[in-house]
Amino acid sequence: MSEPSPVNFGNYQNDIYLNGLDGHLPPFTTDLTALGASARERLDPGAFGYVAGAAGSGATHRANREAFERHRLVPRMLRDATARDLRTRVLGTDMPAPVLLAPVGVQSIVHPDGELATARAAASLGVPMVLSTASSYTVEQVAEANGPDAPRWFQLYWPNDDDVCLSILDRARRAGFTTLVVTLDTWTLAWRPQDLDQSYLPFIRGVGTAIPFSDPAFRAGLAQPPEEDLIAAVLRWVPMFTGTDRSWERLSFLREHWDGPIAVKGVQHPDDARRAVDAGMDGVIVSNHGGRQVDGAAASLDMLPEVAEAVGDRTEVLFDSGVRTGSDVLKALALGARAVLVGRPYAYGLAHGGEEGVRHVLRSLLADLDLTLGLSGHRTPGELSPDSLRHRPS
Ligand SMILES: Cc1cc2nc3c(=O)[nH]c(=O)nc-3n(C[C@H](O)[C@H](O)[C@H](O)COP(=O)(O)O)c2cc1C
Ligand SMILES: O=C(O)C(=O)c1ccccc1
Repeated sequence: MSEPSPVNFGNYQNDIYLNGLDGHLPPFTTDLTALGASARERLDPGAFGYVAGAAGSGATHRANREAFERHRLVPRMLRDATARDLRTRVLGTDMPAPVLLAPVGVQSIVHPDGELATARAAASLGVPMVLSTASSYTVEQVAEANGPDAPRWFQLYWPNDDDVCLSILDRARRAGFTTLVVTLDTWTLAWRPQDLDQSYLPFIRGVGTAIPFSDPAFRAGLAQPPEEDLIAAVLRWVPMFTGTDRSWERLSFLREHWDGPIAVKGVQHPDDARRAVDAGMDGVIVSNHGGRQVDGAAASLDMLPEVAEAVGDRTEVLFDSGVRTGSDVLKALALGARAVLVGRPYAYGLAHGGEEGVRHVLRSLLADLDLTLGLSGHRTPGELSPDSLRHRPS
């Protein structure tokens, strides 16, 4: 069989200019740093605050962007970078570019099609989605929308009831989710003023609980099914997934019961990355949850080089928190990430236009990435290194 050829993501630029000849503009802005402002006008304040919000004073949320601003690319010239190949293999998954959709819970609060729309948009471009445990739709529904050939990973909020945990993992595996992403940094929700000030917490109303509420093992532990006693079901689920007794040793349970690759998400310190490798994890995702958990935590990008240095030759290092543009992706790759995940930008795309909105955001990001890679003098993501960057003079 011949190798599939690389996708020319930069063509989206041509498409937009050519459509302009017929009087058609892009569905909404191509500036992904401006999406939050326009999403604010489309969403009700509770939903907007939930997506845009951060922990505490927002210091870490701002630091994530500031770290990207501080690093600058140093383009190289005359290197024949006209034909690029962005294809990347991460944790056994072939992807057309080093970009995945980060797990974002309760997507139905921004658009009724929620994760189904995201799954369709992701599949149309071959970009892997990471489905959150806090999905508005079940793993089976999302898998169907995503289709038989699309790559998909499952993010686990680790239930502290082992039967429920195993049942959810089994369903995810059967539904074709190949890689497990275990989120470590959100064993309880942080102090989030935007949500607190509006008393806005979707899953307390049973939104974003489709996976546990449809789960036979979870339902078996309820006196009444969730459809009859929502409050009791919520009160059982919330403490179950904000488990309290986790330790590195217990990762062996997941290692034993998941036969595909596992990555831990929310690693910041290089010693934690080492522990993850020692626990048999195949990947670490350097992330501060988009500044939504520890206010005052280091910018995720600033921790990436240390983590890559500590474990980059023993495990695959991925990155998220603050990625908005093609050049941001390049900076994270240069500092040691194999691929990046994006969160809020596609959630805003979903708010703007469902499946089409997510597709527009992804095509914009990938076109920008492709063009900026080439204009910086590179043909493949693997060519980037710390030497591709300089610190902005202060
Ligand atoms: C609205 C929202 C919901 C999120 N839900 C989850 C979740 O269910 N599971 C998880 O591991 N991370 C969750 N995250 C964190 C993202 O996976 C990711 O780490 C973060 O959004 C990356 O930062 P960015 O938004 O700056 O790209 C969520 C983020 C947002 C904005
Ligand atoms: O809001 C979040 O950041 C998040 O991770 C989450 C946690 C639980 C349910 C939904 C989303």
